[in-house]
Amino acid sequence: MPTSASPSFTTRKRWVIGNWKMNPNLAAAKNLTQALITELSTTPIQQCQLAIAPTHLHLITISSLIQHANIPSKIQLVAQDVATQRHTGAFTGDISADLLIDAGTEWVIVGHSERRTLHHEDEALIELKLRAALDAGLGVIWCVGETLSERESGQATAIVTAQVTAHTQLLSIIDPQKFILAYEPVWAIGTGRTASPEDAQQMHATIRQVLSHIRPALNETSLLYGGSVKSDNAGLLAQCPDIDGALVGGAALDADSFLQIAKAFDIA
Ligand SMILES: O=C(CO)COP(=O)(O)O
Repeated sequence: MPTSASPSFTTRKRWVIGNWKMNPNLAAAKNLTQALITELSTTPIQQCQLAIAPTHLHLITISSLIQHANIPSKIQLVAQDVATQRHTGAFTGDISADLLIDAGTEWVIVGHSERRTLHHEDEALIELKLRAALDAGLGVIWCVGETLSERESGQATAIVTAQVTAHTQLLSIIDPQKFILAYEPVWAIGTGRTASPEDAQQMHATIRQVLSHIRPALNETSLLYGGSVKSDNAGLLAQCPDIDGALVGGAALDADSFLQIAKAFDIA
């Protein structure tokens, strides 16, 4: 069992969050949501909060399905991106945090490696997005992670620490209830190559120490692992003391595999 940076008792929440990326069309997104609701109405997940992140276009429809679902614990709704500008205005193509809230969204993913790489989002832009989201009242699922060359050259810890400490000022005032951090090594995303439970645990323990050092209240931050999480590797990840859940891409597109991952994390 990997070593822990955590106290033996914790109030940290467990989360399993499906990032659907630019995948299901509207019919498939509705079917996937309905399949989750149907399964959860008979087999509830109790210790682990579930959330899904459809494309912006589908948020209102999926929000309505979730709101009307008769299940013990509501599935929370996550957006995949947010504008740096909080309010309405002349920002063609952008979607503000206020508009996301209007559509029923409670959380937003910020700093995902696909945004960092494909859209050249740097720490300054990520900070603007984090602040815009938090100012509006959204929670943030903030992603960090190193590339393969950074890991192979022994820089993984330094890179991830730098990604977190770039926002020390914000972290010193952030509402811990509105903050989830996801460690997603870039080389593990969509590759089928997941980090070993030992490596993932070690990085999570480091992140927890960095956060606690910035502010003791952040010791209770939920830290999620992301990167090729599947039903067959979730069990071992869930046993790591500093891994509080998973941010799931490909395996979240199938209701059964997503719920199997959720069940692996559905432990007290
Ligand atoms: O990027 C991810 C979640 O945000 C992980 O994607 P995969 O689970 O497909 O590797």
